Amino acid sequence: MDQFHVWFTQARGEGLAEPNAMALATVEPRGVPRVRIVLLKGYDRAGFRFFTNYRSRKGRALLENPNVSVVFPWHPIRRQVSVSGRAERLSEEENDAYFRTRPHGSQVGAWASEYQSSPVRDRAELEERFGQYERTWTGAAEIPRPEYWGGYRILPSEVEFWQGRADRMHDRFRYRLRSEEGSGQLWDIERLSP
Ligand SMILES: Cc1cc2nc3c(=O)[nH]c(=O)nc-3n(C[C@H](O)[C@H](O)[C@H](O)COP(=O)(O)O)c2cc1C
Ligand code: PXP
Repeated sequence: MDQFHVWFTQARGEGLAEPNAMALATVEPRGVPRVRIVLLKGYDRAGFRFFTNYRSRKGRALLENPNVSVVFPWHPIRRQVSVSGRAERLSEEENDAYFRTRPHGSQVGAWASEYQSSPVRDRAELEERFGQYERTWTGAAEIPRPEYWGGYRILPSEVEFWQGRADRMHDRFRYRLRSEEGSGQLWDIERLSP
C-alpha cells in the first residue's frame, strides 16, 4: 500500500482526469468475466474501497464469487497498477459515513435507481422516480442511505506496478501477499519480464 500511495499521489499530482477511476472485473455465474469502471473512494492497509448498489449486476456477482481484479489505467504517465484479491462488504457505519458526504442529487439518485443494472421503461420513468424521491425527502434533515446502497473493500493478495519504458522493456514489479500477522503484512516482491 505504501508503493500504491506513492504512485497514486503522483498520478493525482500529474493532473490526470479521474486517476481514481479503476476497471473492476468480477466473475459472473459459470465463470464469465465482466468489467466496468468504478471510482476508488479510499484506501489504507486493509484495502481499496469503492461504492455501488448491492443489487447491481456486480453486487449479485460478488455474492456468488468475491474474487475481483482491478486495473488503474494511467496512460498519460505510462503506468498501470493491477490488483487481484477479494471483495467484502463495508460495515453499515462505513456506508452511512460515506453516503452522508455525497451531494444531495447523488443521494436522491441512489433512491431513484433501486435496481441498478435492471431494465427500465424509459428516461421518463427514471426522472419520475427521481422527482418522487425529491418530494419524499423535502424538508428532511438528511436523506437516509438506502439499505441496498453501499461499498466494498478489496483485500489485495497481489498488486503489480507497471512502468512503460523504451523498446517495450518495461519495468514490472509484482507484490504477492505471503502472510498476515496482526496488522503486519509480509509481501514477496519480484521483478517480472516485460
Ligand atoms: C468514470 C466512471 C466512474 C464510475 N463510477 C462508479 C462507481 O463508483 N460506482 C458505481 O456503482 N458505478 C460507477 N460507474 C458506472 C459503472 O461503470 C457501471 O455502469 C455500473 O456500476 C453498473 O455496473 P454493473 O451492471 O456491472 O453492476 C462509473 C462509470 C464511469 C464511466
Ligand atoms: C452510479 C454511481 N454510483 C456511485 C458512483 C461513485 O460514487 P459518488 O457518486 O459518490 O462519486 C458513481 C460515479 O460515476 C456512479 O456513477
